Amino acid sequence: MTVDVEEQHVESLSSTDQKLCVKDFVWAEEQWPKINHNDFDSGNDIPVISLGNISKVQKFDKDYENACKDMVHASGKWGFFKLIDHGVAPEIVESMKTMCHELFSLPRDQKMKGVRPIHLPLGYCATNPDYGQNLPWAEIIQLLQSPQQVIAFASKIYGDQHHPFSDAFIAYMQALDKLGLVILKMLAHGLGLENDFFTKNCEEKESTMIRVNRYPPCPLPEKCLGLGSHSDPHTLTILLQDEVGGLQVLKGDDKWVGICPTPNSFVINIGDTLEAWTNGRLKSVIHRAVVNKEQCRLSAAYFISPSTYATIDAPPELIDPIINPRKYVPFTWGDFRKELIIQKRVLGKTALQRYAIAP
Ligand SMILES: O=C(O)CCC(=O)C(=O)O
Ligand SMILES: [Fe+2]
Repeated sequence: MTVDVEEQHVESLSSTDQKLCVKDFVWAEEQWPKINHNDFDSGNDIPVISLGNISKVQKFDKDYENACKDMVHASGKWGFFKLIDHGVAPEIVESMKTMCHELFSLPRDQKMKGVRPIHLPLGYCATNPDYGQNLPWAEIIQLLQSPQQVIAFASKIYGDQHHPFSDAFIAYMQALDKLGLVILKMLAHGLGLENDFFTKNCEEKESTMIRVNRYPPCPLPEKCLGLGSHSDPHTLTILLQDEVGGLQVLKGDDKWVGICPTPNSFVINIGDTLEAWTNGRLKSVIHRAVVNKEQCRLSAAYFISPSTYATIDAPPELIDPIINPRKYVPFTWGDFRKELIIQKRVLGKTALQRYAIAP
């Protein structure tokens, strides 16, 4: 007798007190993905930007100017671009990936030692309904950019054998932090602002964080989602995706485009806060992760946050009272973050709406 696929037990995403079946992961029909994880339209992929010719000692030469302009253009049109020749050592990326796979492959009881508390989205978790009521087909590790926190988390799981995980994770976060500052400076420069316009407001790391997603193979990918459609609330996301596709970006109002994995690249996307900060010049675009029947997929999103007291206030250079009036009232990142924690993240892109000024 064949069991209906929706009735199948989902061992990998259940916990001891929560036995889940495939049907528990089925989303509302309007969310069902119409394109597969490996549907890529080559004429429609996001722009690729290389940092290969950008000097380590900051030099404002032609290559630098061009790369800054390209970043601003891609971020205004797509909200997304791929970054290659980014300078993060491949060994750092590989060890982080290996350590995450190793952790996700541990027996459930051992992973649950690092489980996230109910009211704080930090730690390990399977089936985290961050977005609305629906369960994502994913296991997640979410941690702050804080070596102490990484060590505390890894120690809960591995005891005094935590070093391979925590060393790899901390090295990765530090490398991405540096890269994030480079990108934020380039965006500021490309927008005609002081280079440190954003970075001087991102010095504290207290809410910069990483979210590692592992999406197991799914028997019903046409009705489930690894991560529902959302925009990222922070300034900038540096996303690592492995060679299995699944990231899809909304183009216009209703066209989903699959982002083809490119070896040794990062996908960069603009978050809500940077959209407000640039008065809408850079776009925070809705995206999602779809799953597939055969392959496990790993992605890691590094979210760069402003300091708690930084005021997100669009600069006069990006406002024109007649043709481009101010779109958002100024707010502090701390207030926005508080709202996000209370209300959780929302499906689609509505988090920023609370600060929008009616046209
Ligand atoms: O898995 C992906 O490619 C997307 C992940 C993502 O958008 C997120 O974690 O915010
Ligand atoms: Fe995201």
